[in-house]
Amino acid sequence: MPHAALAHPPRWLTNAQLHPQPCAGVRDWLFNEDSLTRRLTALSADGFSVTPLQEGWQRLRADECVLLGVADGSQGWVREVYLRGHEQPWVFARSVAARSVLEGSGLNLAELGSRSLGELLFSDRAFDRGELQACRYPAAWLPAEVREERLWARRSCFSRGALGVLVAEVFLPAFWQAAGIEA
Ligand SMILES: C=C(O[C@@H]1C=C(C(=O)O)C=C[C@H]1O)C(=O)O
Repeated sequence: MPHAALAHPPRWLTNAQLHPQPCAGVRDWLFNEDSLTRRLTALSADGFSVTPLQEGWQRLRADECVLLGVADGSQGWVREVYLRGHEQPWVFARSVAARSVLEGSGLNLAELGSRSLGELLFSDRAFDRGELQACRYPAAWLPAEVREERLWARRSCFSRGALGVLVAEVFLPAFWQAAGIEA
């Protein structure tokens, strides 16, 4: 989804920077470092699936370029998916990596399809996960059918040498309902 130029780009904050703190249930899902795929698989009693929405080379957003350490306006591979529980979209996820380091890295995100990126990132012990950050996600960056203001999102960067894969996950209202948490 081409990025909408925002008047106020999101402020991504660490757990320690987040004030006021959200409730314990929300904080656990925002900052737990286990694979979200594994946790959603458990929560859905194996009713988990991944639906690619759009993938391809795009101009990365300013906050993505800053985190990945590439020049503003750099090209990168963008993968946007729904993580579903019992076919319901529970999480909108956007994963990006800069073209300059992805090409030649041996990591082929285009081949993933409906397999979880997490299975790849957590199975390859060469990837290190950076610190998790959270924000209220800009509604303009969401697909129209799930667009809402102030949805909780988190992001972290999985690094392997010079390669960084920035994964952002936006928790949708249907997820909080399934988890029994008032977000
Ligand atoms: C990083 C993970 O991979 C998940 C899978 C994704 C995908 O397939 O595009 C995107 C976001 C992640 O939640 C994980 O499971 O923790």
